[in-house]
Amino acid sequence: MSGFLLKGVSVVGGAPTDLVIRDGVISADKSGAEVIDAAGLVALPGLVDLHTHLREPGREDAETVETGSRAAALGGYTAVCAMANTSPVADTAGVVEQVWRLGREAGLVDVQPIGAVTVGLAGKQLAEVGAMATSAANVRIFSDDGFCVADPRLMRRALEYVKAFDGIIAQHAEEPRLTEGAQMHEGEVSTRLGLTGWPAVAEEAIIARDVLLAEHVGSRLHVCHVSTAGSVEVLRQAKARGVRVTAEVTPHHLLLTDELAASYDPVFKVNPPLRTSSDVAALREALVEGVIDVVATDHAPHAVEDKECEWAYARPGMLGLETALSIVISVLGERWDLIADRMSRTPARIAGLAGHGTDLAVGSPANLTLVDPSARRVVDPAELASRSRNTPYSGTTLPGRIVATFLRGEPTVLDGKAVK
Ligand SMILES: NC(=O)N[C@@H](CC(=O)O)C(=O)O
Repeated sequence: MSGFLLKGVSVVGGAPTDLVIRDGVISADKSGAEVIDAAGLVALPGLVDLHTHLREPGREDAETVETGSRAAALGGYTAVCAMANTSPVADTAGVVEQVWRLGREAGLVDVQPIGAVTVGLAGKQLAEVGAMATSAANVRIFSDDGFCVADPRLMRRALEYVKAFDGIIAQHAEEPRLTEGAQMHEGEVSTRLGLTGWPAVAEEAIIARDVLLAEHVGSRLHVCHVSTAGSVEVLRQAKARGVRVTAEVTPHHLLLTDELAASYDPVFKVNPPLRTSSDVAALREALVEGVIDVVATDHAPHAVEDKECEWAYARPGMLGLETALSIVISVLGERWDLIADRMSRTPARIAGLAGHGTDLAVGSPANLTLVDPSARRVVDPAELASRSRNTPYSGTTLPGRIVATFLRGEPTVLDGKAVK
């Protein structure tokens, strides 16, 4: 027996066909392959996440590269970009190589480390960007995510520095002077609840500044977790002018609103905060139009003691990898080509991940996921592969189920279960 034959599968929503996976690639040779009845199932190029927090090194009680990789595979991902806000921070060649090596050892998804922009994410001096770029981890995206690169001179320097190798600065857009003590979106609900607000303009002002800086330098900017209608307008104008900017939206910002903070349940505390229903509508439209390029999870696992406490003391962040595709299906419907584009092809292209996000044609690397769109599941935090439990969807019924995921032809998930 060698390889797999996905019988009657719909490739990205197309008419039923047979797809053979053999020797790491999509093949035309059906002989001796193990047959998987894939009638009614949809094959997508393996999902690619530009924004994952894996917490290793430093907070292995919340997630490890291995547990996060397993969560990713179960969510249909074949590659994830690991954020730099670990402990120690991924601001040296040594740390990014460690994360990259742990990813290879786990062998469940390709783990591409993101490097910090500034030493210790402190926003004072540039990190060893060149050393990380030329390390074995081959870092191309740099981000202080969790913190904004607030100093405009440093942001300009960073953009200039990465231009030499066509790298990207991924900005966490949050003007810190406008969000001191902020607990949730600034608006009607924050006033009612008496919680300090995080105004939309704190995000929009940084994006406006940074698209101008990126235009001035001629460098590539990526905007993390866009959350407001105003940000969409800034991006729309910048793209129309030809600025080299890309942007992501999280599944939760496409679905959830600030009204959920009224529960005072910290599972809904996230940075940037959940916004209003008109922001949600603008983000959905922008994603469909392509003003927002990709869906990225901002998977942010947190230990119980950091989440199950008073709202003000809870860490911001929610799990994302194991529910992202279901949320996107519930938001966009079964628009498979659009989903493949926003969750696989475009993020793979932005991150420069060769072999990911490619068409499932004969000869292509077999990085793919198999989805049952007719399945429904009730989210049970206890069943998640992530080491943390902070999903906002506990008890919610979601559409779609990942049946199998293949990384270079090897199954990482079969029958909805992790293979290792
Ligand atoms: N997105 C989040 O709410 N949390 C992120 C960092 C951050 O952006 O604050 C985390 O690392 O937990």
